[in-house]
Order: sequence, then C-alpha cells, then structure tokens
Amino acid sequence: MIISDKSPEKKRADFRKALNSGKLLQFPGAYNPMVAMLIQQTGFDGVYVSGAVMANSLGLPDIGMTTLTEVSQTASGIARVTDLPTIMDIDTGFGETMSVARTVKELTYLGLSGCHIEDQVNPKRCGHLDNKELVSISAMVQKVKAAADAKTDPNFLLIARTDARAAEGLDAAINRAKAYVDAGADMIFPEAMKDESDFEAFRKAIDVPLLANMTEFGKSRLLSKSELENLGYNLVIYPVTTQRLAMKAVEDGLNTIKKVGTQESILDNMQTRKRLYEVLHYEDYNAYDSSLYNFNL
Ligand SMILES: C[C@](O)(C(=O)O)[C@H](CC(=O)O)C(=O)O
Ligand SMILES: [Mg+2]
Repeated sequence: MIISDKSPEKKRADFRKALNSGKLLQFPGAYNPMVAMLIQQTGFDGVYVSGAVMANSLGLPDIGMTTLTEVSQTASGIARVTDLPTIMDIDTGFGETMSVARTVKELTYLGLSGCHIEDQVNPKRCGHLDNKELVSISAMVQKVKAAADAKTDPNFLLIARTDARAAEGLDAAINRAKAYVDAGADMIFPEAMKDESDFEAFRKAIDVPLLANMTEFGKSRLLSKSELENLGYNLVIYPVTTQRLAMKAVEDGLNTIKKVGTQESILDNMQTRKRLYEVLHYEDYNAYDSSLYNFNL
C-alpha cells in the first residue's frame, strides 16, 4: 500500500539475479504509476519509463526538451509503487559528463534500477527516425565512464544505447557498443535494428546482456518473446505501447461523446469503477484506516 515495501536495493539485486537467469525479461512502458501497478499485477518482470512518453505527456515531441527534474520525478513516482525493477530512458544524459554522473546518482537515490543513455547529439530524435546525428565515440565513452563511476549501488544497471546503425552501419555500431562496454556499460541497447540478422550480429559480437526495443511503427519488425529468446536477447521493452493503446481509446471515446452526446455505447471500452478499485487495493485502505481508527492504547 501507498508505496512498495520492497527497498530499491533489493529490487536492484533481484533484477541482477533475474538478468543472469538467461530468461528474457519483458518490460512494458508505464506512463503513470497506476500503469506500473497493472504491469506488476499482469505478471511482467519489470517496468520501463520511456523518454518519448514522458515528453509526449507534457505535450512535447521526443527531441530532448525535458529536464532531469521533470523526468526523475515522473520515473520515481512510477518506481516507488511497484516491487518490480524500473529502468528509464535518460536520452543523452541531461548534459555532459558531470551532469551525466549527477543523473545516475539522482536516479539511484530515487529508487530506479537502471537507465539507458544514448550516443546522439542533443537535440536528439526518436531512434526510429532518419537523419540522426551522433557524438564521437570518445565523447560517448566519457559519458558512459562518468555514469559507471557515479554508481552508488553496483547493481544499478547502466545501459548504453547506440543509434549508429542507420548513420554509420552495422560494424561501426558494434564497434561503438564494444567501446561502451569497455567504458563500464552493463548492457547494450542496439537501437533501430533493420532485421533479425542485425540483432544476431550484435549478439555474436557483444558479451554483456542485450536489450531489444519492440516499439511499434518503427524500423524493426515486432519480434515475439520466443523469437527474441532464440536470438539470445535478455530484456525487451515495449516503450510506448500502453500510451498508444490508451491514446487511441481516449481519442475514439472523445469522438463518440462529441458525435453521439453520451458515452453509453463505449462503456465496454472503459476500466470499470470496480476494476479501478481492485488495481489500487482500495479495500486495504479501508481496512487500514479502520484499524488506525480503532487503535487503543
Ligand atoms: C525507446 C525510445 O527511446 C523511448 O523514448 O521510448 C523511443 C521509442 C519510440 O519513439 O518509439 C525510441 O526508440 O527512440
Ligand atoms: Mg527515448
């Protein structure tokens, strides 16, 4: 109730164990804390907090305009309601090396279990768009090293993302990933893979765990859990999925009310009051409140 009883240290330690199990971990994106509760109740392994979704929720495109204060508040609000590990997108790190170090320290303190940092220049773009520009390998290596050195919990998972596939080709992307591992990255996120052979090439070349991004309407085909498992991937994110589902339902619903004048015909598309209260454990709050009220010295 209220916040998870599980400490951030324990969440991170259990996350590391799960990663070492060899099983593919599935992390859907949560656009708010209640979605994180649903993700846990549905039986997923962890929660992802997307940079795109946090920007979109503020009415902004995903071009690096959000601040560390905004996203760390949002992500920690999500992380604290679930027993699952929460990993988040820190775009290009919210500044240069020293600021990247600060970002990692703040997120660890706020209860996150890991984050990914990418090698694009700021302003950045969605990884699945064309014409991305990258910083030099050495500039990104410095950021990764700063992030690794800033860890206050060795189990905080530092994920380095490379956006180099489109701009520089597969071999260059793999070379960058290797340099990021040498600089202290615990996991690699190869962004915008063209096909399965790209995913495979990364798996062959890289010794640390790998993250697959199954975002819709992007450059990569939507691979299933078993396909990704067979490719040897360790974690998959569905970053924007819950936001896309909700936004379509919201837009359709608004159109119906505007056209028909009542929401009667779309009640089946809605979470009922009963279901809402179940998700939030409303009954437990009633019980807690009456136990406090009835407490006698
Ligand atoms: C993973 C990602 O960085 C995100 O912010 O969620 C995006 C997702 C998207 O825009 O579909 C990305 O792949 O760049
Ligand atoms: Mg992003």
